[in-house]
Amino acid sequence: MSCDSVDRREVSQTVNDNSNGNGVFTSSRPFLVSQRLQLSPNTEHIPDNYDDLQLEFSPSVFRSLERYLPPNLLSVSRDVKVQYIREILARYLPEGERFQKLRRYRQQIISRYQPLHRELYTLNPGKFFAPSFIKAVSGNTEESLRSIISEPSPGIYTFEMLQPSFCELLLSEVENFEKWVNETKIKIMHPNSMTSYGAVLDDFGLETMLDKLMEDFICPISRVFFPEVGGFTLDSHHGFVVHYGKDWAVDLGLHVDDSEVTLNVCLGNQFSGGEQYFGGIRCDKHMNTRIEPEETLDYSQVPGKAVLYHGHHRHGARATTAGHRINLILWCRSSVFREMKEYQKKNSSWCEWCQHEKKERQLQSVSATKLELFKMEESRV
Ligand SMILES: O=C(O)CCC(=O)C(=O)O
Ligand SMILES: [Fe+2]
Repeated sequence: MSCDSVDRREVSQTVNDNSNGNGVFTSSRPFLVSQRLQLSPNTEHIPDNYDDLQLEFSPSVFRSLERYLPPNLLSVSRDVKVQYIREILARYLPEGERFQKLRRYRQQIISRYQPLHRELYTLNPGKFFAPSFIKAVSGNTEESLRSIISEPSPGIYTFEMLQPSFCELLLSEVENFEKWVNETKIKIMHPNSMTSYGAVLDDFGLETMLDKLMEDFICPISRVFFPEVGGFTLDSHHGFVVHYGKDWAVDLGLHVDDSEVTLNVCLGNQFSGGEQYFGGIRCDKHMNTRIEPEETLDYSQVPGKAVLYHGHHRHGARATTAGHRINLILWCRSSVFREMKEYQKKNSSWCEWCQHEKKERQLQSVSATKLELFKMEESRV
C-alpha cells in the first residue's frame, strides 16, 4: 500500500551548511534553509508575475508570498519559486483534498504516458536483483543479511542490489518519460524542493512495483537494522530518480529526508565525483549541530550498489565533476512510527545529539552529587 500521496511533504529538510562547524560541507545550491517563509516580507523585492500560470491558488497569493521567501530564493528562477510556494501552500489543504489532487495528477499522467518497458512495472526479483541480494533477503536472518552487507560507518549499510540490465532498462524508461514530458510540455512535480532534476517514479506508474520492492525486500532489512524508527512497519514510500552532471544538478547540500529509512541506489552512468557524504543522525531539533569527526563518511557511488540509511542521517552529495550520475531514491515511511510521534519526543533514542546531551547531563549530575557528598564530608571533619 502506498499513501505517500496523502503526504506530499517530500521536502528534504535542509541543514544550514555554515552551522556544521567544519566548513567542509558547502554547496553551490540555493536550497540551504528549511522550507519555511520568513516572518516579515522583503518590501524592497519586486515579485515575479504569475498571471500566465494555471495554479491551484491565485497568482496574487504567489506574488505576495514571494516577498516572504528566504533571501537566497528571491533570485532563483520563477519555476523554483512556484515549486517552493506550492509545497508550503499544500500543507494548508485538508488531507483528503491533497490525496485527491495527487491521485488526479497521477491518473492524468498514467492515462497519457506510454511506458517503454512494461516489464519494469511488475516486480520481477530474478530479473531485477543480484542473486546474492535475493538469497540474503530470503534467508531472512540477521546473519544472512550481514553476509552481503557492509557497514562503512555506524548506521550506513551498503550492498549489491540491482542487476546492470535492470539499471539500463530503468534509465531508458526514465529517459523516455522525460522526453515525453518535454514534448507534451506537461507540468510535472519535482521529486522534492531540493531536487529539480529528476522524476517521481510513482507519478508515472511505478508506484505498485516500488511498494512491493519496499515491502518484500527493504522491510526485511530495515526490520533488523532500523527497529528504532519502525523499520518493521514501513508502509508507504516516495520513489524518484535524481540526475547530476553538467546539465543537471552539480551537488546537494547537507540535509535529512522525509523518511524513516532511505534506500539510495546508483543506476549509472559514467561519472566522476558525486560521492555521498554523511554527517551523523539528528532529530529536527538538533539538525544544525556540528558534525563530529567520527560521524563523517564519504561514500563513492557504484552502479547497482545500494546504500540504506536512517532518514535523519544527515547527508548530501559532492559535485559530480564529469559525466552523468543517476540515482534511484526510495524514501520509506512508517505511519505507525509517525502516529506515535516518536520523532517529536524531547529525547529521541536515535538522535546522536540527544544521546550526547543525555550523557552530559548524567555526568553533570554525578559530579554535582559527588561535590555535595564531598562538602558534607568536609563539614563533618
Ligand atoms: O545524490 C544522492 O545520491 C542523494 C540524493 C538525496 O539525498 C535525496 O534526493 O534526498
Ligand atoms: Fe536525501
